[in-house]
Amino acid sequence: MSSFINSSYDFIVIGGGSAGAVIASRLSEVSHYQVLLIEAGKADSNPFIHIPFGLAALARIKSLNWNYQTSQESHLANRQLYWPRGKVLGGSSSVNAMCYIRGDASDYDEWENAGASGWNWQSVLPYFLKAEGHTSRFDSFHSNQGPLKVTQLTDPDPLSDAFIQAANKHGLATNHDFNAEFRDGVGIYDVTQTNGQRCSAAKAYLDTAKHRPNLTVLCDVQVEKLHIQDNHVSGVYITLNKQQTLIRSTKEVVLCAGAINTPQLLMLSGIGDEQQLCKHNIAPTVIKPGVGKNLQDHLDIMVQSRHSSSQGYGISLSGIGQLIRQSWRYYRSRRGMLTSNVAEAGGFCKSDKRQTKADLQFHFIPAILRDHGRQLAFGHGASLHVCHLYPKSRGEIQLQSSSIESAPIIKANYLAEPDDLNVLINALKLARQIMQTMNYTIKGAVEIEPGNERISDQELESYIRLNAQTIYHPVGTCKMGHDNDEMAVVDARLKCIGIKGLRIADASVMPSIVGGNTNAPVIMIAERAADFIKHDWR
Ligand SMILES: Cc1cc2nc3c(=O)[nH]c(=O)nc-3n(C[C@H](O)[C@H](O)[C@H](O)COP(=O)(O)OP(=O)(O)OC[C@H]3O[C@@H](n4cnc5c(N)ncnc54)[C@H](O)[C@@H]3O)c2cc1C
Repeated sequence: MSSFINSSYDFIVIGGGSAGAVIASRLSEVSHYQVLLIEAGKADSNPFIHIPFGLAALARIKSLNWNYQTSQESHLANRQLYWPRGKVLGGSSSVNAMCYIRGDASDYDEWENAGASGWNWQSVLPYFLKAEGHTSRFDSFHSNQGPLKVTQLTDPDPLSDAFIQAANKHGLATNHDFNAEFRDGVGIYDVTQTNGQRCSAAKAYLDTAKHRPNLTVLCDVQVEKLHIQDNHVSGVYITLNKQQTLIRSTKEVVLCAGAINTPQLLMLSGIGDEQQLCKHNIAPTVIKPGVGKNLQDHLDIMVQSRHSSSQGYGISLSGIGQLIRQSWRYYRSRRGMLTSNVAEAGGFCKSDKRQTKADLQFHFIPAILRDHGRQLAFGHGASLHVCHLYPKSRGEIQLQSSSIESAPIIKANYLAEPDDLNVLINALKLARQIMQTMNYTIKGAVEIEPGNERISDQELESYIRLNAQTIYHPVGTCKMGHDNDEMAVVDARLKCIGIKGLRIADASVMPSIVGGNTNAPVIMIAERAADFIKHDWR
């Protein structure tokens, strides 16, 4: 990794997150390419990133996060929802919950049907395998060769097993591998970890690549705008030593700033919806009405119980004793509680029998969680999250101003479609039944959320509107599609339509949200993008 900055590079990758880390690493495998990776956040030196259980503290470390808020959500009692996003090398993969999930095979077939030619399941599976380095699974669905280390959790809490047994009693079978032929059922999640430590995209892809002389990684520097000349992106503007500086690209700029910042940067550079650009006096370069539109996310609701026993993870005298003992164990053997990704167990099922595939996902946490972990919660208990995987509602990213300094406006528009509410009400009822069954087996367990006073559909609806939160999977704001689809922003080779020299590869290019967590799918997209680029510049 060179720290000296040249005035031009073959490739400039914007954003060192799940996608950007992969692309910078893969492109720098070609020794005659000069590659620059620019990341707005700092290097990933904070130990809470690397110790998996540090996740419990990460939510309170503001400096590693963009700390976004949505606008007032009109279908969620006008609440502004907290949207964390990693602002650090590794991006959101450095602050996420490490669950390794690909989604359903049919999700990708639907991408292809929606215009993303060549992105069906059979075409994307080889790229999941190229990325994956599983420590214990090796079959037609898994590889042990890739840089992204995936493992089975070594020491999940017994409460996670209690959740699985309770869900079994409600007809959800145990699934030992959600990333094989069948996604349905409940079980312990595989996690992106190596030797008891988080395996972020930065750890997986940049640890080895950073020693290459042809890769420069620039942290703590925000790209402000793309340089566009004659309908060709040929550089980026950054501030170095308090001076705006143009760094040129001789081949391509690859935009990997994530589902919120990628459309923001495009619009600031004059690529976007005409009205948005005019509103902020930005001269339009390419009119692209789809930029920032098609925003999709998984909305989540939670059932929570408090226990008089000290099972699970909790803030109490016995909990502190456990933490001390477990820290020593982790230090000696990289085992035990500190390897937990907190959201240890979960699974997939249908919200009602008429669904063609599982449209709900559970995340079980053997602890009481408040406000995304930003508030300390004393005592012991458990939280069962359930989210809707295929919402019909669509939101939008807009500009707040013409400056990179202003956070973009996030209009998630959750529950705009009434069907989305009905699914979540069914989801909440099922989650509650599972938790009640589990609570019978635990000393002094009582439901605290939604609580005994909320029983009827109307009361559950109100609970959802007042309490639903993101489970952190925004996608779709620069969707991939046919050249003739007015709302498509990139084509099937991830080239920005209507302008040369620019590719986009991150969560923003998904035509529709996948039925599961989004880190592995983004890494798959990035692996494929790197292959496209290498092929096109052979
Ligand atoms: C709290 C949380 C928990 C999650 N849990 C899971 C999970 O358990 N499993 C899972 O699969 N997924 C999970 N996700 C989702 C998953 O991590 C993301 O979908 C994925 O990381 C997105 O990848 P990306 O490359 O699109 O964006 P990011 O990884 O967010 O990367 C974008 C990068 O671009 C940088 N950037 C932005 N603007 C600029 C600019 N102007 N100049 C330079 N750099 C810029 C950012 O700082 C960031 O590093 C979670 C996400 C969060 C936030």
